[in-house]
Amino acid sequence: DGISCYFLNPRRIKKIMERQGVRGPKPRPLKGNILDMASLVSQTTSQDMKSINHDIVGRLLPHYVAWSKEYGKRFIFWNGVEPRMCLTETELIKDFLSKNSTTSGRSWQQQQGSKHFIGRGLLMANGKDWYHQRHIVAPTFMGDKLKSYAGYMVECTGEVLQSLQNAVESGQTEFEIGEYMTKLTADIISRTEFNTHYDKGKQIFHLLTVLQHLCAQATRKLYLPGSRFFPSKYNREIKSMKMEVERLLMEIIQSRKDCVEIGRSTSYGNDLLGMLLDEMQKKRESGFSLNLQLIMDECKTFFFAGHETTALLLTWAVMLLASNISWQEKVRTEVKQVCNGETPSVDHLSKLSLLNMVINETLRLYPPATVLPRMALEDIKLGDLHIPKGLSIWIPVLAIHHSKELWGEDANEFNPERFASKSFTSGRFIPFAAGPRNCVGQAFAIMEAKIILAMLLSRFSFVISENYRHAPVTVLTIKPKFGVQVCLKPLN
Ligand code: HEM
Repeated sequence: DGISCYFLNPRRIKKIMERQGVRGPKPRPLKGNILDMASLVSQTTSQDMKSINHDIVGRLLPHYVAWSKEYGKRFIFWNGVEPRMCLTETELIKDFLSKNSTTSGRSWQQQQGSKHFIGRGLLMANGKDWYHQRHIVAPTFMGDKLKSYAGYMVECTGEVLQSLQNAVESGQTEFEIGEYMTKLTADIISRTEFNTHYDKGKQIFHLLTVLQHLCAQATRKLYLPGSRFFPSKYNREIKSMKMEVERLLMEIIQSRKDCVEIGRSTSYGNDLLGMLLDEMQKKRESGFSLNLQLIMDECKTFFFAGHETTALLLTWAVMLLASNISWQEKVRTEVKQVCNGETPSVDHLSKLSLLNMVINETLRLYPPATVLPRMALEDIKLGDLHIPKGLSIWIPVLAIHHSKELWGEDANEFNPERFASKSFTSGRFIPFAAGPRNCVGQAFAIMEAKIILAMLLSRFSFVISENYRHAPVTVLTIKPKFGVQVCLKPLN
């Protein structure tokens, strides 16, 4: 299986795609085009940008720019031994994402690389497993359940704003807002997942962050990712840390189960974990079983998938509002009118349409997930194309969001007004992907972003600091290389 995965299949895939007119840069043995990509990116990102502008595709995806110039809208390249076909035609993207939620999914490489920290939770599952898990998880992010998390968000935001206020009162004026947002979204997901076991949750997630870096470091040492090949020094540390994380998670889950079993309580709790256990119980009654390992993997997955992405959305939104004062004031006025001095409630949120436009425009210019890779798990028909099993479809979200062809001449400008009418066709705005396998936490993330920004705007006014260096970089997500420094002024 390993051999065919690495050597035979790719050659066949290359031939099949060449016959359909899809070509691309010549791959090197094992490394594919990874070195070309790395050297291009290291050139384009070696310096800060000259001004705060959003023309960042050439900087962050220089290989995409070069290859699409040379080979057209569809081209094939090699991420190591994994062949990827770039897909930019919006009709095909829509078609692909709406129809192939079980016939495409995570590659073997992706699953191996994340096995030790998020395991086989929803994000990494494929096919039937994915389908069952999605039906258990999705209800915990919808309707009244979703609304019930708003209180946790308001509480955590209040605490962080208070700490900013205290710092301002003791004389600090400049803040790196990214740090605060990262801490805040981590607090919120810990609180939402584990309400009464909140502190233990924070401890778990701290360990998980360390574990994530260890796994990334271990993979970077090799062109063939996968735990089996990790150097043993990493392997031991990774394994013991994983065990510690799971021991702590099991303690929480067990204590919830005990409470129900001895009859002290009828539900597993009013948090995400409780809802997940309730859903699992319902499914069990209809004959389906979900094991505890999977529950732990889902808990880890929500943290991993939901906290950094949301923190980045917020950090870029603050950067954009701090350098576009007229929009900052417009949104603040809206928040004042709608919330009338109260802390934002779920009912307020749907009325904050300017804020919603700013959030969308932020997600368009700085989509936290810059690319979407999905591997064909079966042969797939896509428009005029035949996609063979084993080929990954690679959707360059960032490039699509900045395309002048799709968005007009001002594609690289911050102009939330473009979201005033809802007529943006799907396929060109895909920060959360689309179709049945889109982001399950999308509504959660938007609710969280609105609450945090509304509360921040009502408490402080802010401008971008002279010390801010505009230097977006991508790893998997788009980050400000040196953070986002803003000067805060309390409002009355
Ligand atoms: C601004 C914030 C967020 C962004 C931009 C974002 C983006 C995305 C994207 C693009 C995907 C699809 C990935 C792919 O198929 O390759 C995804 C999937 C997912 N996201 Fe999010 N996400 C955000 C917040 C969250 C939050 C808050 C949670 C949970 C608390 C979450 C949980 C998930 C999960 C579990 C999946 C996998 C869904 C599946 O495969 O069925 N995300 N997200």
